[in-house]
Amino acid sequence: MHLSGESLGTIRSSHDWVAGLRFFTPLRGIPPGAFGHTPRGALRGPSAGSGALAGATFGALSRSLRGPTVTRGEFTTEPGKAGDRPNRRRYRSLPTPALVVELLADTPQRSTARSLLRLWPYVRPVRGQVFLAMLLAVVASCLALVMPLVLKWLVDGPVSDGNAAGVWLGGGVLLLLGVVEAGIFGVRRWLTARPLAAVEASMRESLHDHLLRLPVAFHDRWSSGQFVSRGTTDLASLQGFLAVALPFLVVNGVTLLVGCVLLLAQQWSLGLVLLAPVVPVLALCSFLETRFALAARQARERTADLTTMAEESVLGVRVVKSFGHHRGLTRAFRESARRIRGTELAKARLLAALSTILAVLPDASLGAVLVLGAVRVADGELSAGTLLAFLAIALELRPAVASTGSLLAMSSDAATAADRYFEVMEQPTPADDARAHRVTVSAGPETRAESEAGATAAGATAADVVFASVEFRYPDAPPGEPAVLRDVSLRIAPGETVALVGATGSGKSTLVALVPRLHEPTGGRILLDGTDVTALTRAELRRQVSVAFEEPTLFSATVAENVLLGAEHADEADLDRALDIAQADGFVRALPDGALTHVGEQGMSLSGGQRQRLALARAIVGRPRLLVLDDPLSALDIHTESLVEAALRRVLATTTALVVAHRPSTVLLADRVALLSGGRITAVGTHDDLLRTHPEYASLMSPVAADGGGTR
Ligand SMILES: Nc1ncnc2c1ncn2[C@@H]1O[C@H](COP(=O)(O)OP(=O)(O)OP(=O)(O)O)[C@@H](O)[C@H]1O
Repeated sequence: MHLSGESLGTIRSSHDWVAGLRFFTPLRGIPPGAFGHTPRGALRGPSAGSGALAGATFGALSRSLRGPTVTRGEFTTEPGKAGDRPNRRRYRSLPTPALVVELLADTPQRSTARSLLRLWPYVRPVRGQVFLAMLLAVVASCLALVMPLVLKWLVDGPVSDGNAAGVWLGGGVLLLLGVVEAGIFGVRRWLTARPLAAVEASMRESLHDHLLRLPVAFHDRWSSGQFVSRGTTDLASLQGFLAVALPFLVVNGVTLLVGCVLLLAQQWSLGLVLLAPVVPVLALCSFLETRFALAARQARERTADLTTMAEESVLGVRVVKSFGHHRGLTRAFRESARRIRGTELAKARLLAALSTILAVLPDASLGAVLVLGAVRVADGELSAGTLLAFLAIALELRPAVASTGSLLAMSSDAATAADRYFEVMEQPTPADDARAHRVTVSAGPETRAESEAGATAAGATAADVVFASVEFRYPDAPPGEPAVLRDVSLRIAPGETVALVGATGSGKSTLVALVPRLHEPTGGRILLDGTDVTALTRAELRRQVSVAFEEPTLFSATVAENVLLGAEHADEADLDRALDIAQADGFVRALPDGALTHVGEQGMSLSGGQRQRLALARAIVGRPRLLVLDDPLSALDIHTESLVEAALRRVLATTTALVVAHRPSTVLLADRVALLSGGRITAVGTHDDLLRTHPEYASLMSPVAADGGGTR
């Protein structure tokens, strides 16, 4: 298969957004298309949420793919662009054959027709054009069947009578029929091209939209290659089915039916001889089609695995090169490619058997008809014109029979693609429209006092956050393993900044990820101003909470677009303010197009520290009521870090914040520190108090521990 540059652009875009899911999944809520895609040279606000940008970008790319850019042939990739650099996506474990077996076992056994019928909701809007195109194709095929009858009239009439005018008339009618048939086929193609491309584009957009809505836990389990192959090759296969296999199966069916009636009407005994192989052919086709469907499914899963492997190799090329791991990866890739070749060969063998059956048995019966017909013409029982017409009709039907093998194979492939597509589409997305209900939480006198103080200091804008006996266990955690978080209770008063400190792997990132609902707590509740966050719609939550993750994910967009993802109504002044606080204004100004410079795939044209500052700017640009920062300054040098911290203090004074911190300098941004240990908050206090009273905290904050004790 050849993928055009545009197709690959779509794949890259898809990678970007899927890779950045942790950033924007919980913050979705703006319908795709709402984002004013900022053109170069014209920054405009308001802008919309990241999901909208994802939808708009992907939608545009998807629409640009409506043309027939995916064709059969070899798989090529366009040369890397300047500025494209490997990204630092988290490694997923390589897919195993066991996964393939599991997927195959999980696939519900549906007939090809039932699988393909599921496409109806997408085809429905263009059903008029599709049915009209099919009707035209049927008419064109029937016209082709009329030609032998004109031929019969020509041979038995004007030719045998020596009527020159009749011969000219017959020839003219045949020519006219041929031209009309060709014209109708041309119109049919023109009629279907646009609506079917729209079907593919809308399916691709729906898939992408659904992927962004699926919970992060789902993305943790599925490899990216599965999504890429479902969004590209599977959809191309479905488009091929709708554009070619479906109309021609219908046309062939009608042609064969009409042809059989004509054959039986011409000469029923010869007709029966010709139709004798129908039953065994149908039985053999059904048998082979079932096997082909299984091989098609296996081929698709293996191709998806290969895509994941190729993606990981390319994204991790620095590690591969640094560790000289390319031989090992090449071996694994070769093995995976060999498995695909095996499956493709199995498919080819089945298709060859199908095609042979569909060619040999009908040809054998045609040969028998020819001999029997010739004998009957010689005996004077049959006119030469009738035999000629009979054979001409039979030969007209031959391509319809012969092509049915490939069309069935295409349909089987498309049914597999449809199953794989709906496998993702049927994954439930978290309910988002829960009615917010207020939950009253009793706060102790001390926290209430703090709360009032915070409200005074920060005004009405800062949020009140409570973690109430929060428990969390990852869905794929082995049974019996203790939950990552157990009975975590903490209150952050409005305007207060709390630093979350704990050893590596203690669950800090997991805890902060629960706030924007990347994961749902398996026990307890998180309350925002007394309301359980699970009762807030994601759009509401997005308006109030902003997050900067440890891994600063940027998208293939401009600096401005990346930063403005963090706010619906932010304008240029907000952008400047956010860049200024994050100490990003200097380097952004130095970029070729300033804030309108494209940062490349996953922002890899920037340094780690620059990406981190843009991620911080994105978190603060919308002036959130609750700011969640997961070790946001880890990639900065000491000088830049202190400048960012000084500016950040101004922001923290007006908002509630939860900051994961590994270094004393970051901890000092906070009013209080919470120590996370063994899945629980084991101590809360000021930095100085905890240093004095809590040995574990003191050890975590000491340079010795940072060097050798497993903490930073
Ligand atoms: N997606 C996941 N599925 C299963 N387990 C996970 C997943 N993500 C993290 N974990 C496990 O949860 C635990 C807590 O991880 P987490 O990333 O929250 O720690 P952390 O305190 O933020 O670590 P660090 O300071 O190194 O960033 C770890 O044992 C980790 O292996």
